[in-house]
Amino acid sequence: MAAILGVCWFVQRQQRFLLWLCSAFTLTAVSLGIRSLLPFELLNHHVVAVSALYLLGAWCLAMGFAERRNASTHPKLALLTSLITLVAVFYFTGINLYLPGRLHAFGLGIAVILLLPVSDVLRHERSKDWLDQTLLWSYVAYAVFTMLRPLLVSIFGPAGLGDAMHPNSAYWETTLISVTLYALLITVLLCAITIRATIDQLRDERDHDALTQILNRRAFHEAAKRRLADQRLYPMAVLAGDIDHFKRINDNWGHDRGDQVLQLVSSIFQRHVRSQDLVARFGGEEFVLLLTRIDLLGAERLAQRIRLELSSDNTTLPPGARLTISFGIAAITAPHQLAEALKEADGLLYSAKKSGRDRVYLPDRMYPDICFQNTVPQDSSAASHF
Ligand SMILES: Nc1nc2c(ncn2[C@@H]2O[C@H](COP(=O)(O)OP(=O)(O)OP(=O)(O)O)[C@@H](O)[C@H]2O)c(=O)[nH]1
Repeated sequence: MAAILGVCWFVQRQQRFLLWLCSAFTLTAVSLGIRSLLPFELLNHHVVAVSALYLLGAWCLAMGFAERRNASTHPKLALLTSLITLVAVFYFTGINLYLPGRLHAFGLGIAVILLLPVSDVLRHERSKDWLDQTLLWSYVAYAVFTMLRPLLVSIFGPAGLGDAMHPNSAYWETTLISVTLYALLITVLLCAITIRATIDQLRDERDHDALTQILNRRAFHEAAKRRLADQRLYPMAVLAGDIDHFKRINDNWGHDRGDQVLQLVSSIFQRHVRSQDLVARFGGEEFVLLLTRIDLLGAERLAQRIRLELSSDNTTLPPGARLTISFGIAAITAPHQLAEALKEADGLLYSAKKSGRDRVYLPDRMYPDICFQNTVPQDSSAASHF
């Protein structure tokens, strides 16, 4: 199971809690292995070391649990608890041989270490996800059971805790079964959580443009279908925008600067739209917006605002250069009109480019807006002025 969690961590490196859990399982398995294989007399000589390994495994389990939910394991308290537990184990083994005392102290120590992050987690718990909830409550149940195990065995075990060092004792069998079942349960839960996180990540990468993090063409069409099916969102408008002379920006100031411009444009788009609207990069310097509950004039006003904000930006290009963008807008009043509207907006965008750029074109009425003189230098030699 430690190996399975190790593989899960290898797949999802950013999920560091998997590495903590892998270490927890390894340490627990090693200490249980030593405990199973060492003869009774030898075990008594090494019981403090074996207990220390087991406590370290418990702390790794707590770390994994805490890390996943940004809680603290309170390391100083954990260390203090471990030291007190080890002193008690030593006392009940080497000074005053009393097995029940040793087992109670050990169970209590492990439970306290496991429960240290729980109050933090409960205070900040927001997730309603059933996998997360099962993980949380099975962890708490395991910690409580670890504390109560010696007591339960002393009450219900046929020989109480008297034969607890015997490999076939009720105490030892309960320990092995509970640890194995719990490890199995959290391995299955964590595998499910990791698989789901991987799928979410792949879906996110599939749907979003890597540079700007906005929707790509495929995801735009998928999301647009859902918007178009909702009658409450009409009328809609499609807005096709294309940065003017973008090639010159790349040529004059390099590809990185071009990338920054693309990021700036997409962030301005996202700032101006509403939650139901869609913003997508269709490729290169071409963007498409689906605006909901808006008529053509409203869409035009929005496009003009974006155009003016972009042209007044002085954070991305060197002083003296101005960023401009052209738009074509088309209306949508019924679900089947998307493809047609995209074509129309694209045609209007082309006309806007042809007639001088830095303007917004609508169907029927062409707006020869104030056409500012484009100040992006015409050739790469101009870059030396900046
Ligand atoms: N930096 C950067 N450049 C890109 C990216 N994708 C495409 N390009 C560049 O965008 C430029 C697009 O150039 P054109 O299609 O000629 O368009 P333009 O120069 O904006 O001219 P108009 O659209 O007519 O105003 C090309 O030089 C592409 O190499 C990208 O992700 N990052």
